[in-house]
Amino acid sequence: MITGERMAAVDENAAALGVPRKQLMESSGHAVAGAVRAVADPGDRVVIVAGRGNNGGDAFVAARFLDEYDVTTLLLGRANLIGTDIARENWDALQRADYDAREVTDSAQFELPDADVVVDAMLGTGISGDLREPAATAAAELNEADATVVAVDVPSGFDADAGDHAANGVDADRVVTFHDTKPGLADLDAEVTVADIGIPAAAERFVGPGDVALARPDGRDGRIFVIGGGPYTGAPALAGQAALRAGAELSFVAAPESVAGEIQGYAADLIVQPYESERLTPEQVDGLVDTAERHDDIVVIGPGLGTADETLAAAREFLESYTGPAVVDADALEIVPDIETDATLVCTPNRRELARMGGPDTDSLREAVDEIEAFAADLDHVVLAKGVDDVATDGERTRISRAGTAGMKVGGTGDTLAGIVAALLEHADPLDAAAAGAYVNGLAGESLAATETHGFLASDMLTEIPTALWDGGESDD
Ligand SMILES: NC(=O)C1=CN([C@@H]2O[C@H](COP(=O)(O)OP(=O)(O)OC[C@H]3O[C@@H](n4cnc5c(N)ncnc54)[C@H](O)[C@@H]3O)[C@@H](O)[C@H]2O)[C@@H](O)CC1
Ligand SMILES: [K+]
Repeated sequence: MITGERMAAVDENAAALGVPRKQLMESSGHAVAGAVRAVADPGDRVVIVAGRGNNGGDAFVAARFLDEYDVTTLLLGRANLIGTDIARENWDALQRADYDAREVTDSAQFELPDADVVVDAMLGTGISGDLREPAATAAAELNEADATVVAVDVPSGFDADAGDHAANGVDADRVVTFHDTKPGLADLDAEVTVADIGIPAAAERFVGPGDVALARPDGRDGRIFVIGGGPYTGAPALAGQAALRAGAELSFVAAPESVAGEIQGYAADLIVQPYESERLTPEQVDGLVDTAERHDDIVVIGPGLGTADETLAAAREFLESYTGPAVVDADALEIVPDIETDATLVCTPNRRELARMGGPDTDSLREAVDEIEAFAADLDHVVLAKGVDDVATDGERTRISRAGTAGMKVGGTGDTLAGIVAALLEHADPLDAAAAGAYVNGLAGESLAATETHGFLASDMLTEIPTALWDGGESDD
């Protein structure tokens, strides 16, 4: 099962792997033609009703594979308003090759010709809400017609993310959906087939630009609350700054007053909130939980906290009473396996921390993917295991990020990662945030390595994060 939103991400990843959308559209159209052939008799009249998105584009391709039938293609709207280049190219091909393909520019004039089979290619996964004109009139006619209705991908009006159906959507007899079934299709009174359109498995398995697009914030939003510092001061500062670079609006750092000034000294952009102590202790917990929950903060707990018994006890108490989202990193990780919490955690262990938590101890995370997935399932939290390849898993779904460079072995790159993931958690689901965060952090390192071959620092990566997040993930397709 895949949502329409995730499908768009996987398709962008496929393009980055060298399988562009136009190729997928060709396969989709071929599959649609197969579904038509399954219900039509030779010489039957087939009417394609197409919209101006890629759903329509799939059907323009299908028309070329249906020469043995009497096919008419109706485009709802003007051809110059076709939304994508690939759909337009396939429309143009129909025109040049003399297919019967016409524009319907006035919904009042829409009249469905007599047909044995109607292909519903008005709207696919790009829809929101009830059908607007001219699709609404066309859908009503399709639903009245005495023809077999074959829907492309989803019946027009169907929300492939939520599985809901617009009140005025198309009632299809058959649905040919692409790559994987969509939520809610099984509940329809229609025969659904899934067509393999040649998306490489790697487009789902490996994190790519589509994952970044899915997790990317639109603008500035979110308050990050880093609980860190004590024996170390750089780590919480890096995490807080990375979150700002990844779109967070405000980054707070709660730290012992003995080091608060030092942390503030690293970055004017952080809001440092000192507490009276040398290190984190259970006494601070109620206040920290209250602050985080009152402001709907996204917490990063761990960077630079150290491993004093009372600090770990405090981290434990914090996570046991906090109920929001949190990235758990560094010293705070070892307590996670024995706590009960209602918080939504993304745990970001490196090799040593993963082993200490009870996960596999290995140099090749990629070879241990199944074990890491089982470990996350057991833990019941998202795990982002950091290594040469990073593995993000929620125990059921697993993605591997291959981005990054050897220079990132330097200290501090895990702190930037924690901050990026926290910022993405504001809008993205925890697994999506973890996967995209790992990739963006890796791209930031790669872009720095392009100019500073040796000896770059995690703090130098901070300025690379925005490009990695907003431009670096784009494919050329
Ligand atoms: N993502 C993928 O991997 C692939 C997608 N393909 C096809 O592309 C489709 C998605 O294409 P698009 O994203 O272009 O979206 P659609 O073809 O679903 O159309 C989106 C258009 O519909 C309009 N629209 C949205 N809500 C509406 C409403 N309530 N009433 C009337 N019009 C409305 C929007 O203005 C937008 O221009 C898929 O369903 C599938 O058929 C295939 O070509 C192959 C691969
Ligand atoms: K459709």
